[in-house]
Amino acid sequence: MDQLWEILAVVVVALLAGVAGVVGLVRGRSRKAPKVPPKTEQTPIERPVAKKTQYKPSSGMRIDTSKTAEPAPVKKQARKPENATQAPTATDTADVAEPTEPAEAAPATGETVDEDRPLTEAEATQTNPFDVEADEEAASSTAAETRELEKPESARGRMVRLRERLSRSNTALGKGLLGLLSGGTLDDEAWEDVEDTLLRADLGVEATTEIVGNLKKRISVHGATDEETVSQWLHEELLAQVGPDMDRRIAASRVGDRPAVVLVVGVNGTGKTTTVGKLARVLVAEDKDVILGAADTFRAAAADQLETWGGRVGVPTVRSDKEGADPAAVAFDAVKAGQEGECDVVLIDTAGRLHNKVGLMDELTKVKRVVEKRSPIDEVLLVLDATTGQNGMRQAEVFGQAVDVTGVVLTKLDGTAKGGIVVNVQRALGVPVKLVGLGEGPDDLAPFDPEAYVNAVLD
Ligand SMILES: Nc1nc2c(ncn2[C@@H]2O[C@H](COP(=O)(O)OP(=O)(O)OP(=O)(O)O)[C@@H](O)[C@H]2O)c(=O)[nH]1
Repeated sequence: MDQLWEILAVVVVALLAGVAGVVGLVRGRSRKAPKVPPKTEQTPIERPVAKKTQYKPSSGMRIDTSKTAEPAPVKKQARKPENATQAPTATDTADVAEPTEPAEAAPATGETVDEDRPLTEAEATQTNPFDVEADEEAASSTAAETRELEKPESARGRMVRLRERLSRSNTALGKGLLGLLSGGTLDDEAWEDVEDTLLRADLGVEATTEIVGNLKKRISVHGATDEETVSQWLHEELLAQVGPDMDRRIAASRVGDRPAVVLVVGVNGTGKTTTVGKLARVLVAEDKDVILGAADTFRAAAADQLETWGGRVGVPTVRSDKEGADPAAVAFDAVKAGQEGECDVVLIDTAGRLHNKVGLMDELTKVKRVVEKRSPIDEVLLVLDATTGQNGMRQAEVFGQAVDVTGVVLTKLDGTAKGGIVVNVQRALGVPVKLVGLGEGPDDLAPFDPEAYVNAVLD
């Protein structure tokens, strides 16, 4: 019995020891494994960041703040043809007194024109898409209160001022030639130098060869090489190359009972939009009623730029607010507005840059065809940058093939000694240089005057 109690006591003690051991083990574990991880250096938490938009407003971009929740006040249309049945185009939706039938065929500004269909009767007589009178009324009560219109310089005055600028950039040509020609004996080397000087001034090979040939002949016949005589001969030869008898008038007066239509073309950056703006000023100075068409819908800011030019001298601009709108439709609407507003001249700015050259030429020919459904085009002015040399000559040829260029505007002649391009481009295209750009100022565009030009170059 005593033995049995001893065995029982040993078992109980062993059990108690086991339980105590298990409890100790559990406690120990829980101390060793903390629930919160030890604070090490914290890794930054990556949050998905909203991707920033790449939108950057261009410097010429205009934010239209005129849109309100209220319907726009309805303006009375000033001159509405009695038989007008078409809805107004996009340019004049705020100008309509009462709703009209929706247009079926009218090319709203910015909408694509199906140029292959003939004009409907309604289209030919449709409502004025750009109400010049209403616009003038509005302008006089708002803009004119705060801003006075500028008075552009007359064409006569600017020629005198700009002659000096042309002379400054081209003196090297005149001085160089005179120096060479009146320097005594003219051997082959000296004649080569004369040729090089003329070629460097971008006169082109043909004109250079002719000038040199004629001068050689004169010198051998008369034997004179004094500066005064040579200067006179050079003047005559250059003038003959420039073509003093070419018709350099701009078609900017009404033709019968319609305005003249002028299309302005050229590659981007040559100064097209600027030229349209400057030309509008020249014409305003001559008391012409001008309207502008912003058919450069490829570059968003071009229409704003043109509108600003026009606004400064009180000339309205027909434009589309849709980027990439159909330029032919805008041009068509501008001509229609010019006709209905009884303007003297419609000036249409076109795009100079497209995805490729073929696209640009196709677009231009389309603009031309669509405009011609409404009115003949009286003038196609090609704007060329005088500083681009042979590149400009190639552009002239490409444009010449696509549209019937009737005149050239040579811009940036103030910044180049390559005044000879006047001769070169006239030969290549067979049309006269009609205007020259001689600076960035608003009145730095002048009619091209061959005599003044040659004087400036040889002064
Ligand atoms: N020095 C000088 N700069 C000129 C003359 N004509 C234009 N420019 C400048 O040339 C730049 C381009 O003129 P734009 O009228 O915008 O050229 P654009 O051909 O309409 O160009 P896109 O609209 O891009 O097709 C502007 O900075 C003008 O001020 C000029 O006769 N002399």
